[in-house]
Formats: sequence, C-alpha cells, structure tokens
Amino acid sequence: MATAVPAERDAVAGAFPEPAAEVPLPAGTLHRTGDFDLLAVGVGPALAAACTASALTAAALRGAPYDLVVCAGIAGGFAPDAPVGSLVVADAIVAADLGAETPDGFLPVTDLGFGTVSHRPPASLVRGLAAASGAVTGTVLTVSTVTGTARRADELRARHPGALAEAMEGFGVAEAAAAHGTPVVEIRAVSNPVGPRDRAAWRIGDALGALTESFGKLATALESWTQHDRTQ
Ligand SMILES: O=C(O)c1cccc(C(=O)CC[C@H]2O[C@@H](n3cnc4c(=O)[nH]cnc43)[C@H](O)[C@@H]2O)c1
Repeated sequence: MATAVPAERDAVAGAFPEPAAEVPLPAGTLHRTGDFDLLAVGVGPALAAACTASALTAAALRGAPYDLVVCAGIAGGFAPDAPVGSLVVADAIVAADLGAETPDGFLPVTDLGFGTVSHRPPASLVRGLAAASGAVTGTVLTVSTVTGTARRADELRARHPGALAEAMEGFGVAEAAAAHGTPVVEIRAVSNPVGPRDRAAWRIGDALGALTESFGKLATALESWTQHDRTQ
C-alpha cells in the first residue's frame, strides 16, 4: 500500500493488530503488517511513481511480486457527493492536469498523441471494497497543484463529471503499477472540500481516523480479492 506521508501510512497500519516489521528498501522503509506492505512514497505524482516503481521492482527481484497496489490517503472531496469525513474508492484514477492549455481550453496529453491519462481499477475489487466499507465510488483526480478556488473546482468537475475527490499521488502510483502489470486501486478519506482555500476547514485528524477505521473493514475484502476473486 502506498501512502504519501508517514502519518497516512501509520493511520492504515493502525487498523492491524500486530506491530509492523520494518524492511529497508532503496526508496524508503517498508512497514510489513499481516499480508500487507505499507510504504510512504512521498507527495506528488512523480515521487510517488518513482518510489512505487522501486518497491515493485525490489519485490519482483526477490521473487515475491505484489498481487495488487493500493494507493491510500487523505484527499479533497467534491461537494456534495464526497463530504469531509467520507471515504472514496476510485473506479477511475485520472491525471487531471497532464496536457496542454490552449485558447479553446485544456487538452489531455492523449489528445496530443502521448501516453495515458486514466487507469481503471478492477470493477469487482471496487465493488467489494465499497460494499465492505460503505465508501462511495467514482473518479479520483490526480493533480500537481491543490485546487484553491471555486473556479478551478468548477472547471475540474465540468471536465470530469464523475469526479468525487482530488489528491496528488494516485496517477503516479497507478503508472508504476501498470508498468509492472499489477492491478491498482485508490482509496481516499476526505479531509477537506475541493474549492476555495480554507485551512480552518481541514479535518486531517478525522480523515486519518477514518482511514484507520475503514482499513479494519477493507483488509478482508482486499485479501479476499487477491486470493479468490481476481476478476474484472
Ligand atoms: O495549502 C493548501 O491549501 C492545501 C490544501 C489541501 C491539501 C494541502 C496539502 O498540502 C496536502 C497534500 C497531500 O494531501 C492530499 N490532499 C489532501 N487534500 C487535498 C486536496 O484538496 N487536493 C489535493 N491533494 C490533497 C494529497 O494527496 C497530498 O498527499 C494543502
């Protein structure tokens, strides 16, 4: 599981009864608990992609490749569908600002003839996680710049009507997973609304608590999917 920062990693680890064993890697320290390896991969899509790819490569080289990559953490939520404190499971992980600005609006990088802007987690996994946790499902956007105005929030929602949340790592983690042919999913607890910057409205502690509580329920669904239900 890839989180951006150690506080998110520790919130996820708090769902598991046994203390995590620490395993040093070139890209950081894995925290191993139960069947899960947790790694803080840094803030932003580029660092998250680099650290996730490094951990995936290390696992492949030791002959124990991962079955699934989970990107988890806090996020901004689009009102009214993803209020502060809610949990979102991504049915699409979309790079929202990877492209070109033109006089006629934003063009995704795919319209320029390059790469990809979207990864789709397996639908059966998304359904199972939502059923286990009560999470809402929808698009989670990856941005390199946190949205700070209502105008930008409206632009993003107009371009991505299915967007429920924005964060900064999912697409990078998903690109690394895709390079290894490993399925990926993103799970986010909403700490703040997407829109005008208002630090007083952040509920980071509550969102970290929601991560701990939800991973208590999600662990079984994740294990079940990787062991038995690996269908689309
Ligand atoms: O300074 C600000 O206005 C501001 C607003 C929201 C979040 C931040 C952060 O520095 C946290 C970035 C960190 O947390 C995830 N995150 C949480 N909320 C959001 C958001 O509204 N938009 C994008 N990312 C968010 C993100 O994945 C990073 O890991 C600063």
